[in-house]
Amino acid sequence: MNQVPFIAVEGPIGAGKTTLATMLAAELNMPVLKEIVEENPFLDKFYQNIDEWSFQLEMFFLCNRYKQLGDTESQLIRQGTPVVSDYHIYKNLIFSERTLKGREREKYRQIYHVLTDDLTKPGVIVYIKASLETLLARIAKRGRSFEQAMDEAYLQQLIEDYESAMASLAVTEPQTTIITVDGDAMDFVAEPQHFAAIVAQVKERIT
Ligand SMILES: Nc1ncnc2c1ncn2[C@@H]1O[C@H](COP(=O)(O)OP(=O)(O)OP(=O)(O)O)[C@@H](O)[C@H]1O
Ligand SMILES: Nc1nc(=O)c2ncn([C@H]3C[C@H](O)[C@@H](CO)O3)c2[nH]1
Repeated sequence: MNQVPFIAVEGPIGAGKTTLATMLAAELNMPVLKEIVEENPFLDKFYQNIDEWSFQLEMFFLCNRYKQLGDTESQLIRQGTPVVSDYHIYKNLIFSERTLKGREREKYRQIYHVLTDDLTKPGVIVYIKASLETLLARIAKRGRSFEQAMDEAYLQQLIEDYESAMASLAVTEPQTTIITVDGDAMDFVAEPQHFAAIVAQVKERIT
């Protein structure tokens, strides 16, 4: 992996990425990089009409993440500071391949590669996989109003898209370690030993 540890927590919507990334950062004494959600002007509209708003939303996420990761690279990673992030830039492709169509999808793909190919990527991905039932329960518990009308088929599709994406990353980027956490069976919030097991796996890859 990279000399300076860079860990991304990934998984479908509501899997617990921000929760686990925050816990890992505290445990490993690293800064945490979090996605900004509340200031996103398109999410609300997107969930009401995906076809109408997907290009604006995907571009917004891409530009924000590009800026945030560029700053992280220059201000932290290149200065020798390890980082835990609650996302990996690759999620832009996972979502956009599902939400965009035709020429917009093709244009987005090109822009994605231009912006991100030379970014420093995480050496470790902690991938939280979870069932539709678990994700729906967590999304309901968190209670963001714009997510409550989310189509179950969209979420189920994303679960499958994440599975394929992680399997293909394992082949195309064998230098990246993927640690898979069973989010249905492992409750890292309520069970300290479950969290400790995840920490042990991460430590093994970064030391
Ligand atoms: N292991 C867990 N057990 C129970 N509740 C959890 C667990 N992990 C997260 N939660 C709760 O589930 C909700 C979603 O968690 P969180 O916001 O961390 O998910 P996320 O993957 O970052 O979501 P998003 O994809 O929207 O960014 C929160 O209310 C959080 O407190
Ligand atoms: N379409 C789309 N593309 C993305 O890159 C993306 N990243 C996150 N999200 C959605 C999931 C949560 O509702 C909310 C917070 O993660 O934003 C996304 N939606």
